[in-house]
Amino acid sequence: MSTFQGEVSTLPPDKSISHRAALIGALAEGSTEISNFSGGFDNQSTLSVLRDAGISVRQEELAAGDGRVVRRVVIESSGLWSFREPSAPLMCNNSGSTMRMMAGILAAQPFLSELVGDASLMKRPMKRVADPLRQMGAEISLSDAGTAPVVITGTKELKTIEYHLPVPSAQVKSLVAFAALHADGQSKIVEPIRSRDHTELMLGLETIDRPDGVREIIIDGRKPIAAKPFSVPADPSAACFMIALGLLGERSEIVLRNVCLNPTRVAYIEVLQEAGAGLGIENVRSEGGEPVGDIVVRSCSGLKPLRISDHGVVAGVIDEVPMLAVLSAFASGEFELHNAAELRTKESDRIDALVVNLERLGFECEQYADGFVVKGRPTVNREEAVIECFDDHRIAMSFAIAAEAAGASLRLSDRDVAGVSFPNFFAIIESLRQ
Ligand SMILES: O=C(O)C1=C[C@@H](OP(=O)(O)O)[C@@H](O)[C@H](O)C1
Ligand SMILES: C=C(OP(=O)(O)O)C(=O)O
Repeated sequence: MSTFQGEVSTLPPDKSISHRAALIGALAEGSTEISNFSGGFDNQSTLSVLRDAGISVRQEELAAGDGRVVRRVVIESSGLWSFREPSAPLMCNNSGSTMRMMAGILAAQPFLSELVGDASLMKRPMKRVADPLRQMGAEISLSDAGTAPVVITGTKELKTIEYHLPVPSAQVKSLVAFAALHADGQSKIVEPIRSRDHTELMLGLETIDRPDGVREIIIDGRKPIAAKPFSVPADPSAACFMIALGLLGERSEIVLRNVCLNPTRVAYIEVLQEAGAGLGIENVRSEGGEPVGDIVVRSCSGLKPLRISDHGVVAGVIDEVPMLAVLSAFASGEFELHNAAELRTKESDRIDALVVNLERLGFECEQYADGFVVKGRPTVNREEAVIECFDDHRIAMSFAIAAEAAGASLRLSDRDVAGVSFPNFFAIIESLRQ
């Protein structure tokens, strides 16, 4: 067991907010300044796609007073229809958010465009993108398997929509909202299960919480969006890895500064606290419409096994499941997940990726369509196991944390994939090691 102690002010800027700040900047009239933009590969893909679609994007690295390097991005646009027909397919690399949210914008542009990605992204479902955009009047073609390339014949005459989200997905919600901003009239999105709400907050959209728990989001189309500055807080999904490091480590105490504490992003903190984790939240304040604060984590010896099945909780912890599963397995020998078939549609089939790798480490698992269970660890694998990362940053980082903290001996098939959302992941671990 290793010990990890110290303060972290260099967690990556939030991936979801960075994507949206850039996309909203491209839709706004004027100059949008984004401070603390993420250097993660996924967010850089959004910038390069915007550039390739005719938007002016400048990015510079500035030295912050405390030794950090902060990215400042400036986007210039003349509003909703500032995009230009790209001369080649737009490469979204590993980023599902980039592909899906850009599709919503491109559906409203009067030209032909094509979105492509790396091997992992080309396997992910895009019918959920095509369905609402076809209803709005755009022509969308996909592969026979319902995957990218997403070929879009956009139209300036998109129709308004009332769209009931068939899956709890903030990407689908956002792409419909971005398209609806261009339609002539009012659109409505109906969201039975809550997903992250950064798009609504950043665009200042009207939301109605019905007594039955369903949320409606109202979008008035063809209203000019005024450019405004954005400042991006640290990514709570990245913080989750360092929290697991602190919980699993011996005599560890880590303070994570300026983390986004939006309630739609930090359900995992509640899940961990209910299981007995020593986690504190301090200095909570509001920055740019998002709650932000510091998280204090201390080693925890008696963490109870995590069992996650409620649909709302699953949606709230969707990106943290890999870390929660590995943490629970290492801390208690057990874990259980249901109602989480969505996890099979991420950068990898995360249910399979977790089970394959946990089994390599000697855990006994059983997977089913919408989840899996870890039943114990009858044979602790003391040989050097190789973790297969499946092109998936969260799989790589989850197992890297468990190995560091629990002293397990394992190698990752691909360390660099962490850079998709967390380029300084290994550097932060080193800075905390005692
Ligand atoms: O909107 C977003 O920024 C995201 C939404 C989630 O995807 P889904 O919308 O597919 O659930 C999440 O998994 C992804 O990491 C980021
Ligand atoms: C699912 C994720 O991202 P995306 O869908 O943007 O590739 C993720 O970061 O876990």
